[in-house]
Amino acid sequence: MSKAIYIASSESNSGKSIVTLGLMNILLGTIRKIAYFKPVIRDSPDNRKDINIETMIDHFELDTLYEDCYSFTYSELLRLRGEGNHSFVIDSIINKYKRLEDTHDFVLVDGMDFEGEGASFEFSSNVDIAKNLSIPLILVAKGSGYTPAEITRNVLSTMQILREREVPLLAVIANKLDPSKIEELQNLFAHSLSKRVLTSIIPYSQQLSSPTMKEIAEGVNGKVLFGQSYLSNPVDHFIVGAMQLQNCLTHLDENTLIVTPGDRGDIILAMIQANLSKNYPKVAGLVFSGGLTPDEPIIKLLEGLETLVPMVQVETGTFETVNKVASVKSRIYPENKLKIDFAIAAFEKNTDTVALVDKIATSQSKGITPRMFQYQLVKRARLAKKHIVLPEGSDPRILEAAGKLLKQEVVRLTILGKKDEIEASLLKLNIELDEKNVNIINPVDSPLLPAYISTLYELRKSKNVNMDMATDFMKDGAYFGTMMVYKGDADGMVSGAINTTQHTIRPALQFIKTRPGVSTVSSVFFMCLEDRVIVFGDCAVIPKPTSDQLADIAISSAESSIMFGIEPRIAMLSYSSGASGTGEEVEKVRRATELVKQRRPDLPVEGPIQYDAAVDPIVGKQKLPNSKVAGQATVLIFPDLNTGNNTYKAVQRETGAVAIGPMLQGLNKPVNDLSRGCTVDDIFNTVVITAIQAQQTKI
Ligand SMILES: CC(C)(COP(=O)(O)OP(=O)(O)OC[C@H]1O[C@@H](n2cnc3c(N)ncnc32)[C@H](O)[C@@H]1OP(=O)(O)O)[C@@H](O)C(=O)NCCC(=O)NCCS
Ligand SMILES: CC(=O)OP(=O)(O)O
Repeated sequence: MSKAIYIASSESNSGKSIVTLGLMNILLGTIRKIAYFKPVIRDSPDNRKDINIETMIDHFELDTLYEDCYSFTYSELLRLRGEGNHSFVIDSIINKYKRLEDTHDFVLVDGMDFEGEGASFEFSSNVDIAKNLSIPLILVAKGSGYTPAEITRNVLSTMQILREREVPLLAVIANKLDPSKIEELQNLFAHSLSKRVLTSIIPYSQQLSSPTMKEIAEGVNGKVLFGQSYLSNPVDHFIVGAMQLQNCLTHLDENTLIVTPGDRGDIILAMIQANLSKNYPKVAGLVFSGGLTPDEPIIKLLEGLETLVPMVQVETGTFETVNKVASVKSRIYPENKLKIDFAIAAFEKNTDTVALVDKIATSQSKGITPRMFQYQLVKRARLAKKHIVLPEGSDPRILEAAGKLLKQEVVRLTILGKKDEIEASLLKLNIELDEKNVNIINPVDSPLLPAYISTLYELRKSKNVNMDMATDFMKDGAYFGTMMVYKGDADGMVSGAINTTQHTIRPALQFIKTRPGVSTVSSVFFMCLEDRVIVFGDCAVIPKPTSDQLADIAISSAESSIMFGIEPRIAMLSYSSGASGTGEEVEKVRRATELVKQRRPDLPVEGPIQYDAAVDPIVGKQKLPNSKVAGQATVLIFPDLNTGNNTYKAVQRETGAVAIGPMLQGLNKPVNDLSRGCTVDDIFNTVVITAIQAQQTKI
């Protein structure tokens, strides 16, 4: 089951709160602990709390703190985006959301309201957030002001955007529809929308659309003089009380607000009487314009009355006040219990709640998004802080990454190199390393050196390594670091920012060796594409793999993908899809695919297959219509290192994808390489995955 649902509308004033309230109410009937999360809240000039959050916490007695229920105000969002801090925005939202997800059974996420930057910005922000949180969406479509055909067209174009961004849509709820058009819209939805998407239509309701006197008082910036306890009175209509009293009375409808200059004592008293009279409709309240208050005798009279309608005084003139009244939008807030109950009832009456809960219960989030992937990696690494050795202390990128890793308390570190040089670099780079969690060792004068030399000699003497050679080897950072891991003095090693792959991994191949049941060490990259994470193997180790080695690479890569939460569907890449091409290289891949099927019948695998057929559902269907992998491969196995290494670099450089790795797989203990072109973030990520691998290592 998906652990959350995202409720979004594609334009302003769609009445989304009816759906959030109604849905929370029905979900609480089946799920014990639910949190409410609104990633972006409205700005409030006087720092008042967001009424959506307050209403949800108050009405449903949720056990969440107000501060935990949102990430940013709308203006903060605009500022950060303007400064180019998009990733910070998304990371912060994921962080807050995840905290709620971890402590609750379910999270109801309420999308952004529309504040003025334009519907497309706000809707695309909603889609972006839903996508990055990896949760399905319910769309609330505005029904008022549109014909059924227009509503359907709007919904279809929104669905197209969601499809393109691969955000699953569970339901479309059209709200505030003119009741006479319901049947027509039902028919259009039935003909035009996929049967997989649930639809419901909530008719326009005056009760939900009318603002209360409290909202009017706030909207006109008024001071409440009388009738404080009747501020929840709904305002269905308003009139200007500038005419003669008898004319004013004839214009009264149920729940009318009268805007009148404060010195019109005749109108004020008449309206109070009308409110009490059986022969006139209920009056919602009065607004006194022009900064005028009723004369003293009238005030005295009012003060002596028990039942009064709310009376609000404003400084603005009648015309301006009326304009303000007209623009007040009805909202739901904690004290307005009647409206809350009415909203919940309207939702339940018009929605197939059983089908909706069932749909939510059976929906699965599709894949893992890059941001979520990286967030989860760091979180997992922190669970058991491992000790990682970084042999290339002379590289400033290594020191910067070390600073970041220690600051975020992800690992403990040993950095190899000359202590004084490293300290000078740290000073120059303005990096402070937390001394409790870092150790700087120079291999050449380390007290560990003699024991490490003897161990290397013992391990490699059968390979013609003598003591002199072992001494020379062990003064090299890659050998020393790898020996620390071998001896259990560190849990993993990351190197390769300066040294080549051969230099970095040869010591591990020589004496850390493969773990039981694995004969080939290979590697994967986690390719964080714009909207999903896929696995590329092998892009770093085996130049010309045999069929047997290719099968090993595929199986290890699938296991690595499982270890990191990606469901494996293996594509054995070639220049042929099925029998479309021939040649020795195609046959090698075909044999490798057969070996994977024999060795691991549980793993979905397809091969030979071309890259386009592996990842594009349409091409996949066309080229290999019966394949379970074609079009949705998550683990892509390259036929040789020329293809693998350059493909990962091409994707990384041309698309801006983050490539995490190469992560070596098949070793007894984790040792990982870096590309010499790596960034500080690449080093950070590789240390994080090394720490996670170390958590899985059985000693
Ligand atoms: C990985 C690589 C360095 C191994 O080189 P090599 O010359 O085979 O290494 P060696 O012959 O010194 O072998 C060292 C040991 O590792 C073992 N070994 C080598 N490759 C192995 C593998 N893929 N899996 C398991 N063991 C392996 C060897 O059997 C040997 O064991 P032994 O000495 O105990 O008998 C080499 O294959 C290579 O250069 N690959 C390409 C790296 C590269 O440039 N990548 C592109 C940039 S990322
Ligand atoms: C992984 C890799 O390709 O490393 P480099 O760029 O250092 O050769």
